[in-house]
Amino acid sequence: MSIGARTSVENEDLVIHMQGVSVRRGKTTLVGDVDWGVELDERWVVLGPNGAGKTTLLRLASAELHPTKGRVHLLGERIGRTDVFELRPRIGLCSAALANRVPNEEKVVDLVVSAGYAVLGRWREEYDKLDTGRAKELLAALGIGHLAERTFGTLSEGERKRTLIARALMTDPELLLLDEPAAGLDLGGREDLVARLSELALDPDAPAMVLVTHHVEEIPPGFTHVLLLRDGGIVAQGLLDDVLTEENLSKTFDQPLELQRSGERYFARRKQA
Ligand SMILES: Nc1ncnc2c1ncn2[C@@H]1O[C@H](COP(=O)(O)OP(=O)(O)OP(=O)(O)O)[C@@H](O)[C@H]1O
Repeated sequence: MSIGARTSVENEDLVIHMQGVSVRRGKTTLVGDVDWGVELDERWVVLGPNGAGKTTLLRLASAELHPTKGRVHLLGERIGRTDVFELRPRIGLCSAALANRVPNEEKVVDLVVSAGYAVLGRWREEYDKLDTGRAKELLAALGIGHLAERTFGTLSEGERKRTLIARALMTDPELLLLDEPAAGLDLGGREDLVARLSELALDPDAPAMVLVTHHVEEIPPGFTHVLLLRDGGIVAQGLLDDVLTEENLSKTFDQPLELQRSGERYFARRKQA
């Protein structure tokens, strides 16, 4: 039994509500028996080792995947009983899988604007001036306003990540999902992204957020909750301050870990013998 699970009846205030959710492929359980609820003003980190099931959980939360068992409600809509094409524009998603599908020649501002059409590569559409203005504002807020006219293929990894976050925010989503946004970034790039995500997390008008990561160092200040995942099951979940402990982290990564907190940031390493 995980700590702090919201197992109660359907709650319409929850942006994500999973009840007894499992995803199986053949004999393999990708995630098993998950109970999880995310409220509109919460910012969650999903933390766990490679293969723990984090991406699977995020694919459930983005209506990309149906559970094998259990119930998933997103923004009050039951998956399996709602039109996912209407639901998806209300959810902003930033993932490596999405980045890989962007054509290199796509112009940055067009990539952001086209989010409203929930398609990639349809940049020849006549976009409204208002949409283009909003896209440029979002790029500027993420510190890459000067790259609006560049093509995606010419951007650095960090610039690509920020472009995709701007794109995910373009539809003014009620839920923002970030799958390993700092993966592949150098130290400066990571720190810059963590600072931008922290600003977003602390903005009361920002959507509910879920950030998937392997590293406690990537948790932006302002994030409120954590879900620790291992082998497809929840080790613990709840308020970051209560749940992100050495004991829980060691259980999650299956080795003795030392956890330090410095201000609002976390650092971890293996315990010295
Ligand atoms: N179609 C599938 N059939 C069988 N096993 C699968 C399938 N898809 C994923 N898996 C397995 O399910 C587990 C969870 O995968 P998932 O991608 O959700 O993990 P993750 O925590 O995101 O991993 P990483 O941090 O390495 O990206 C992994 O062990 C993976 O090999």
